[in-house]
Amino acid sequence: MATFEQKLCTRTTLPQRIADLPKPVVLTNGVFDILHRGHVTYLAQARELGASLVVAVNTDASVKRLGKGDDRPLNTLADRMAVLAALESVSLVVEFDEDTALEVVQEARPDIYAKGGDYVMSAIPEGKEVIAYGGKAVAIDFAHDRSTTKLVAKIRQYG
Ligand SMILES: Nc1ncnc2c1ncn2[C@@H]1O[C@H](COP(=O)(O)OP(=O)(O)OP(=O)(O)O)[C@@H](O)[C@H]1O
Ligand SMILES: O=P(O)(O)O[C@@H]1O[C@H]([C@H](O)CO)[C@@H](O)[C@H](O)[C@@H]1O
Repeated sequence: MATFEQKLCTRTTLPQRIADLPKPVVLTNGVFDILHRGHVTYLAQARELGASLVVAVNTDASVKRLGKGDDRPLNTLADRMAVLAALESVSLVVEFDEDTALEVVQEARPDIYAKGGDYVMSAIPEGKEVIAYGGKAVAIDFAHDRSTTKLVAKIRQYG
């Protein structure tokens, strides 16, 4: 097993694994189906908001309920988590099967919660929760106009 896979974490061990991380801890969540320059730039920026970055990843069943498309996710949860774990900016990777990462935020109680600029923190359950307990919720503006959906369309057009 590659060393980076030691960053893979279960929900039950998440609180203890987080307790062992350098503080402040940043948490984000997402699907991260086909990783692109927007994702890795945003994850590096999220990591720079604190001293550690935890990424919560939607299970395949959770993605199906998000309505991104019947063909999504293209990459399995295991593959999406491994690719994220390989990033230098990422400290821990955990899965979640719920519709939102609210419960993960409640279990992890990160000091900082981050999403890309396509979200408004006061409008999403995770952001509201972190703000309610006195943490910071940060929406990071896109530095690169990329999306998995656009990449999939491009591949299908030239495939
Ligand atoms: N171009 C981008 N720049 C910065 N952050 C991004 C960008 N695209 C997505 N993000 C952020 O990355 C996280 C994962 O998003 P997601 O996996 O939905 O990416 P996506 O490329 O938009 O996928 P899809 O096209 O399937 O919706 C979210 O927090 C989102 O805000
Ligand atoms: O990769 P996405 O689509 O940006 O990630 C989603 O984020 C949602 C957000 O946290 C608002 O709740 C979340 O609900 C959803 O489960 C995906 O993680």
